[in-house]
Amino acid sequence: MKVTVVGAGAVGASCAEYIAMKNFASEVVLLDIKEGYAEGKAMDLMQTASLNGFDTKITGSTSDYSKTAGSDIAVITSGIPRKPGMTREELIGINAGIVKTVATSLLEHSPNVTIIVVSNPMDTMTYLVHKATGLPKNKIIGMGGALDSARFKYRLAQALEAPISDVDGMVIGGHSDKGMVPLIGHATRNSVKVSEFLSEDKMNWVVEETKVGGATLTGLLGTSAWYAPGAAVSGLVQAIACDQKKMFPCSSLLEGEYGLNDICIGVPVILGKNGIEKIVEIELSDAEKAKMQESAEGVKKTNGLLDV
Ligand SMILES: NC(=O)C1=CN([C@@H]2O[C@H](COP(=O)(O)OP(=O)(O)OC[C@H]3O[C@@H](n4cnc5c(N)ncnc54)[C@H](O)[C@@H]3O)[C@@H](O)[C@H]2O)C=CC1
Ligand SMILES: O=C([O-])CC(=O)C(=O)O
Repeated sequence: MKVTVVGAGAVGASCAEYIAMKNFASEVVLLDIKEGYAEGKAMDLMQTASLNGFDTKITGSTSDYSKTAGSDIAVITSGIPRKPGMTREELIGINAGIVKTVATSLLEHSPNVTIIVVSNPMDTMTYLVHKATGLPKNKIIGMGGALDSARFKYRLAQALEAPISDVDGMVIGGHSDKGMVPLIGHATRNSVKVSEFLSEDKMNWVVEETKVGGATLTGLLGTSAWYAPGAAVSGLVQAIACDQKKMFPCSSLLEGEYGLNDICIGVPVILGKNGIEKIVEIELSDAEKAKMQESAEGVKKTNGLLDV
């Protein structure tokens, strides 16, 4: 199993590290445009192999896509991150050009690749990869909901004063400060709805903190987060590489599901060796449906800025 990670920055390196630590891939190629940078990150990571006990071979490449040839899965993390006070949508001007070039270069050397899009604004970048590559829709996956759901569970555990392993919950919708739809009505503590334990105010706090999860970290760090993003990507890569049939909310091209068309947005999907093997349509309340609709309008507005 060969995995390429384009962009050897904070998120790309974290992805490579978590993938290697899980020891399921034979090879990870890191690629960046900064001369020597991906090679340096790869060498540093390889020097953790004997310490951390993995056999995955990590190599680096400066802009040489022939090194990525025959990749089964490629992760696109190249592009700029936001700074405090910015929205993810503001990154489109620079990141769209980068993501389009990277996706077409990947495909030239790996025609059967499955692409996981991370660069922001992620839902729009995922849509752009569809338009730019023409790959079948099961092979293009946007990572956002897996991360947002992890942040949702973190806040749920805090509010419940419970261990994270006790809680379950999912975030669908667009990966944006306003567009996320944390499904608080479906969230549980050991199969019991969290509304049995939490006041309306506490549940609202959980929802609002989840939605601004990325912005909160950007404010604290001066750039956006990388540990949880890298871990979330590694979970998606592993589900595909190991044909796990695991369910994650991912940005997926919709053709009528959830009443939406011609849009990539976060919905629950089953990930296995064929990428997105199924889009799962869950029953939403009227309020949740309205939030999903509003979220989709936001994503479509950003898609409208693309030159496709
Ligand atoms: N979808 C999600 O949940 C998340 C998305 N992100 C997004 O991921 C992206 C990367 O974030 P960071 O790693 O923190 O940024 P970073 O600045 O640390 O790394 C980005 C890397 O991309 C490289 N790059 C730029 N143009 C390139 C090209 N044409 N080809 C190859 N490499 C190129 C840069 O040299 C840099 O090393 C940002 O757009 C950020 O907003 C970050 C966290 C979570
Ligand atoms: O907040 C950002 O800009 C990066 C990101 O998508 C996240 O961490 O959720």
